[in-house]
Amino acid sequence: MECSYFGKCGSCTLYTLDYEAQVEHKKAQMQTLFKPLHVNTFEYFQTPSEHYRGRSEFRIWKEGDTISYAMGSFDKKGAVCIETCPKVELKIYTLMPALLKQIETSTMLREKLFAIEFLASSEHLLVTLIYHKPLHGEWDEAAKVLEKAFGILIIGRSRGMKRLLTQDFVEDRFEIAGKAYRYHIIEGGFSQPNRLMNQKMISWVLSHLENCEDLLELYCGYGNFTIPMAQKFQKVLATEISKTSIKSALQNCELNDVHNIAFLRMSAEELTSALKKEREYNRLAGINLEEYHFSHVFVDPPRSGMDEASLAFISQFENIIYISCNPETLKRDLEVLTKQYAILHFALFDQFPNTEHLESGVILKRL
Ligand SMILES: C[S@@+](CC[C@H](N)C(=O)[O-])C[C@H]1O[C@@H](n2cnc3c(N)ncnc32)[C@H](O)[C@@H]1O
Repeated sequence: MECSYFGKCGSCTLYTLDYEAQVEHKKAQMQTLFKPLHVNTFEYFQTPSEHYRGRSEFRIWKEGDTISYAMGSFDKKGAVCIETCPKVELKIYTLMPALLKQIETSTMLREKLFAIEFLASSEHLLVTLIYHKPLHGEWDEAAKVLEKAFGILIIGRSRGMKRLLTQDFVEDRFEIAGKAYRYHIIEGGFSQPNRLMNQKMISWVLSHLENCEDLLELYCGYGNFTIPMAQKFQKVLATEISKTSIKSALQNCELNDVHNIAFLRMSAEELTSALKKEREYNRLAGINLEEYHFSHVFVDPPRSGMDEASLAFISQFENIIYISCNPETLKRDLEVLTKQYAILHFALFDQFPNTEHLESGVILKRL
């Protein structure tokens, strides 16, 4: 699909390469980066190169009575005004221009709106209207018009305060290896942006799980990997920093009738430090850790990768599965881990075609 904003908005830097050339380019980049760790071959998972993003945020640009989505830098000279973006899922792509037109007809929405977020799932499209000013009831009427016109879920957010017009979560449903999964993803928590690639990542992880006892997971989000993985383990202990994500994760266990996972809301750093102190080890948030025999650790940290103490802590277990959205911090962490672990499998998941970004999955076994 032609994108008339290419070269102006600053995104999609690989847009002029055809998809096969992009794949070769990304593989070559990874080969160079991981050569010092003696990794030369990667499994590569591809995805359609347009309409792949189910989660996106756009700033709003106002010019008199006209409003647009602003990309790039936001000063008056730099902003690139767009109507829609070929990266986003088709239902967001078609909604974007029509939504703007409708917003233009409401003085209240037009004047106070700062940004718009979209969150798509197999079942729903949730639109979050973000304002500069605290929200009271005054936007409800205008927002109801949008909800009715487009059949979308809609909420307002301003300075950490949410105002719900509908529900604040989307439900996502998919099947992996003939098994159906249902998730509630609450607005404000993390979710993988490319839903198709997310399913491929879960499926890849499941295909490498065998001889499993108990699982320790750090950075578990709303239970995206946790719930499918739980069927392969006796018990799972999963931790995550975000309160919103833990709330989703607990709902998702009920929805999927999964009962062998204990969730802890704490940072990886807090968990590691608590587990290192033997006295605290046995009474962490009421969970008796002596009952766990972790054969596997699963980590999916943010772009910054793992902190030193958590990395040292996970290095005592037999098997590590590391999912990463940042090759640079993955390399840094693997430099430490490969002193004691062999890399058995290394996969690349092309979550973001037309851009330089790449997701990785690495399976490690203790030497
Ligand atoms: C890349 S996401 C992965 C989430 C989940 N695995 C998924 O696929 O949806 C990273 C997660 O780590 C959480 N997080 C960020 N910093 C953290 C920390 N220091 N300790 C624990 N969790 C953290 C974020 O809230 C986010 O849910």
